[in-house]
Amino acid sequence: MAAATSHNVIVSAQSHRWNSKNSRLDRRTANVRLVSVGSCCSGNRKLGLVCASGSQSSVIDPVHLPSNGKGDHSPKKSSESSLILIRHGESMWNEKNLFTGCVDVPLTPKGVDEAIEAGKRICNIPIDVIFTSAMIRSQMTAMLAMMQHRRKKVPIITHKESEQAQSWSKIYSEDTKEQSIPVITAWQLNERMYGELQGLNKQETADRFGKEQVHEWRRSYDTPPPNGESLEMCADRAVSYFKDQVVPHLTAGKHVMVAAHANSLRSIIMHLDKLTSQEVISLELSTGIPMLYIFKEGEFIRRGSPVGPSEASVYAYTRNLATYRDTLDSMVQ
Ligand SMILES: O=C(O)[C@H](O)COP(=O)(O)O
Repeated sequence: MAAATSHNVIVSAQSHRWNSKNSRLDRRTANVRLVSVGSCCSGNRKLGLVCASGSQSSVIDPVHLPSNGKGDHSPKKSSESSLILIRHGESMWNEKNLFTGCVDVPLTPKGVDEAIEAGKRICNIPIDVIFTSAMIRSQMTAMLAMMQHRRKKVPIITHKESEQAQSWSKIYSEDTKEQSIPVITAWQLNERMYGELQGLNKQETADRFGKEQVHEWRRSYDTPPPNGESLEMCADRAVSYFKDQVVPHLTAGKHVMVAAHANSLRSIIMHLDKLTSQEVISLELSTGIPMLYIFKEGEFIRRGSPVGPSEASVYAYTRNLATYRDTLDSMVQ
C-alpha cells in the first residue's frame, strides 16, 4: 500500500533498514512511514533519494572555503544544512556477536574499512561540526571517515571536561582554527546501556531466554533489558541532547555529522522520521553506513545514503550540495 502526501509517504515495508548491501533504505513488508521522501525529478519515487528542487540558497556558506581566486567564498546566510548520521563500523564485540552497550570496545579491521568507505561516500558533503558519543568506536569511525574528506580540514576533539583541559587545548591561530572541524563528544550519544546482557553472546542469550524475549529487549521501544535501558530511556538522553545541542548548529546553517550507535541513532531517527513505537521495532542500522538528511525550514528531509562520491543522484539532492562539490573540484584544479 502506498499513500502519499506532499512530504509524507506511507510505504509497505517490514524492515525500515539502512543497510550496507544497497546502501539505501531497504523496504520489506510492513507499514513504515517515510518522512519527506517525495518524488524524484523523473516522477519516480526512490526510497531515501530525492532530486533537487533547485530553489535553495547556498549550502557551502558556513564552511568558509578559502578563496581560490575563482570566486568569493565569503559567508552568506544559508537556509539549509546537511546532517549526516553514521553508526560506527564493526566493533570487536560486534564481530564476536556479544551485547556491547556501554562497554567501550574498539573497531575491528573490517570496522576500520567500513569507516574509510563511509568517508569516501561523504567526501564531497560539507561538514562543519562533528558530534560523537564518548566511546572509542564512534570516535574512530568519525576520524577515519574524515581522513577521506576532500576538504582536508582537521577534525579536533574538543576538551571541555575541566577549565585546564579547555585552556591547555586552546588553538592560537585563527587560520589553523579555520582549517579545523570541532569534534564534540557526548556520553548522551552512547549506545543504550544493555544492563546484564553486556558481554553475553547474542545467540546464547536467545537460546537461553527465547528468541522473542531477546527480540523484545533488543528492538522494542519500552521494554528494557534486565537492569538496562529501553530504547525509550535511551531516547530520553540521546534525543534531548540532539534537540538541545545538535539542532542549534543546524539552525545556524552549520553542516553536522553525528557518529554514534545502533540504538542512540535509532532513537534519533525515530524522532526525525516521526516513527511510531511500533514502526521503530523494524528499524535496523548496519555498521558504517552514512545517512544524509537535509535540514530546511525546521524540517528534516531524509535523503538516503550516498553510495559513492561521484554518484550523480547525491548531487541532485539539492543544488547546494552540487555547488559545494564543484567548489571542491575547482580547488584541486
Ligand atoms: O550494543 C550492542 O550490542 C550493539 O551495538 C547493538 O546491539 P543490538 O543490535 O542488539 O541493538
